[in-house]
Amino acid sequence: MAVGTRRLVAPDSHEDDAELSLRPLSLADFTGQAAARANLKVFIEAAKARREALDHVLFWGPPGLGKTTLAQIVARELGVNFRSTSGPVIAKAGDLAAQLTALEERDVLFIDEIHRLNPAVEEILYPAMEDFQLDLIIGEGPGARSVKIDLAKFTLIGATTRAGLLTTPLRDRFGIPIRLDYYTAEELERIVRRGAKVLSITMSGDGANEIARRARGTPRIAGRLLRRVRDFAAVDGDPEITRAVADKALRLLDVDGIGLDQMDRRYLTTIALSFGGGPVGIETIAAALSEPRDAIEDIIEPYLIQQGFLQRTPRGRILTGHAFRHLGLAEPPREKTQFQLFSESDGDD
Ligand SMILES: Nc1ncnc2c1ncn2[C@@H]1O[C@H](COP(=O)(O)OP(=O)(O)OP(=O)(O)O)[C@@H](O)[C@H]1O
Ligand SMILES: [Mg+2]
Repeated sequence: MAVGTRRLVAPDSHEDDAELSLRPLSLADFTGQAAARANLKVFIEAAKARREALDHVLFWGPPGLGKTTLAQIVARELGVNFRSTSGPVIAKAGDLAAQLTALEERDVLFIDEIHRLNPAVEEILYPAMEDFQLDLIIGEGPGARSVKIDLAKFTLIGATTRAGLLTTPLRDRFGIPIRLDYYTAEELERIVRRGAKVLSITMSGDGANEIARRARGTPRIAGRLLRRVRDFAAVDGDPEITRAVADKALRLLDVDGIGLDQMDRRYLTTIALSFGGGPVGIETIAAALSEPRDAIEDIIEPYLIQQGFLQRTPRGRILTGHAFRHLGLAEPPREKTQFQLFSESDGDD
């Protein structure tokens, strides 16, 4: 994924050891997502008290907000095994069957990118989730027969950046759907402070605040910026990361005052200058930026929409006045009525 590999602030899922070391290990240690945490705590305690498997959980939301982290925490808090796989990796129904039959009572099976399961594989998940049974067809042609295999009562935890791409029957089988949202600057500040402690970095309160404000609402980015800022501070011989030290490093990394990076600005500038602020369709934008549509929709747009820079309408993407002001560009005159009429709906995706 081009957007993911090139960008420093890309919230893609590549993990290095440093990122793993920043990963919280318990619900109590997990900052932010208060509603999700409170609900999970109740459901986990109830399941444990009944000695039953937790109902199936679906985590959805933009990359880097903690879906994988929470899945691991759920298994740890339940005191069960955590098995992990991902949608694109499960090629055949048999691969999933092998994973499912290996599960013990109440284990967690985590399927990342669950929206990318192939349909034949998804079919065998339905009875597995609902009745803890596998329906397998053995053989081919007239000699084929179907066999049922009982499975241990397990918990499926699915994660996806795009709940909209899940089929309805699959989505309906998750008893606990949990949406993760971008973190507030205060929450990210706590995450940065904790990260600094884990990595033994000397940092002032305003230094943590500066990194948090510019982390695009995303813990993964906060962790990454923290480590890059530490590198700059080390090379410059700064003993402490203050706001000024952080600011200087973040400027050099091309992360602007509100955390947008080069790619975000290129996206906004393209719509502003090449398409008069929109409306413009996603395919047209993808072609103009030479970036895959998926990456634009998964990584770039959600934050810009949340920040009020962008609207998705049935006629295409439209930049807001806020975006023009941020770019320091004049907003072209537009007939407002139509776009306001449609701006609530989800647009051309
Ligand atoms: N609430 C949190 N507190 C502290 N650190 C966090 C929190 N959430 C996530 N992180 C950090 O951010 C990193 C990314 O989190 P995680 O891998 O769980 O995101 P994700 O939602 O699964 O992303 P993706 O969609 O790319 O798979 C983790 O390694 C962890 O260090
Ligand atoms: Mg993940």
